[in-house]
Amino acid sequence: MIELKGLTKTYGRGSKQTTALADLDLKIGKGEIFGVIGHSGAGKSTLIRCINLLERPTSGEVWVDGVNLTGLHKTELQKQRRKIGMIFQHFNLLSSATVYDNVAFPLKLVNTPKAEIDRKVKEMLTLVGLEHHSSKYPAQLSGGQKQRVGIARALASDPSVLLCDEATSALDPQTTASILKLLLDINQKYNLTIVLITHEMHVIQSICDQVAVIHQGGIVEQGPVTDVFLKPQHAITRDFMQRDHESELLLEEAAMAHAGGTVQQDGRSQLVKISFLGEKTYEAILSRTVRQTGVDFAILQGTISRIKQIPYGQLTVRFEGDADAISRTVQELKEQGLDVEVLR
Ligand SMILES: Nc1ncnc2c1ncn2[C@@H]1O[C@H](COP(=O)(O)OP(=O)(O)OP(=O)(O)O)[C@@H](O)[C@H]1O
Repeated sequence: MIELKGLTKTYGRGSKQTTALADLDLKIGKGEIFGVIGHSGAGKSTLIRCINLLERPTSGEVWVDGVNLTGLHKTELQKQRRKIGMIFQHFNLLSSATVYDNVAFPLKLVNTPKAEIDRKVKEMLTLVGLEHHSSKYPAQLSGGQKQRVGIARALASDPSVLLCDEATSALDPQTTASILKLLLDINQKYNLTIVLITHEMHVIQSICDQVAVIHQGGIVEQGPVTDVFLKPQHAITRDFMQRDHESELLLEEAAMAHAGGTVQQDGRSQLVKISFLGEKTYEAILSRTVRQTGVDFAILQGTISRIKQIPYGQLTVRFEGDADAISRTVQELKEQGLDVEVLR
């Protein structure tokens, strides 16, 4: 539904030239919540602004709903752009207009009949929970409420795509959670495709189906969030996953402290990372398995959380026991559908 083909964007000229996007390809499916994560300067804003041609790519094509936007003339492009809503980090509301008029603005621009505007604005304000704030001005609203106005305005034209440019970066954690929940509800209610850019992994974890990691203007890793989250391949992705450096250090300490490493060499101790996904998170697979194989284990690190609505767990444990029994344990856990990575 969205396809970027060989997208390149350079700013400036000569020695001052910066390549923000370098021959980037990306496909985003209908109804997906697709997150793009990257560090500052990676090219996220340029990428999202190229999808509605707020930024003109230097070369490459942008396809949305089967239409090559890069090949369109101005009036036709304006028409196609109405299918693509956008919300911004700093909301971009008209400060001199009421909440109602902010949401009505894109509809007035295309001469929508007054009664239709009224119906649509009321519907959108109810959707975002601001039906009782329609005569207020942006300055009288909290950050979360301002973003809700932004969402209502973006959805007023019935778009098929919503672009979110760091939409929660200016908000506190609780407000961020409520805006993300609203985006998820909207995605499910209207089957709206949502593309969001962020530098925060927890945003991706909360609502995205798919994620792409952008670095120096290119995609370095991409896939379902469950895959990328549990088994990050690229160093940049792993960097985003290192949520807790302190616990990594503790893990290192715990591994080192165990008999100075000598037990490891004769195969009586092994450090493994076990990942559980979905219903398996709640099953007693580990305890059942070690009871059968006679292996002991110490838990060195653990997380249980959710990726979107899917529960997952990740445990780092040290198995102790006979070398054969340990390898049988690892094998058995894999056969039970767990992901087991032998660390050392
Ligand atoms: N208008 C511009 N003129 C010149 N260079 C630009 C312009 N906009 C972006 N760049 C450069 O392009 C590169 C990518 O910038 P971009 O804003 O897309 O990255 P980003 O990942 O969104 O970063 P941030 O998270 O800091 O917003 C950077 O090197 C940036 O300095």
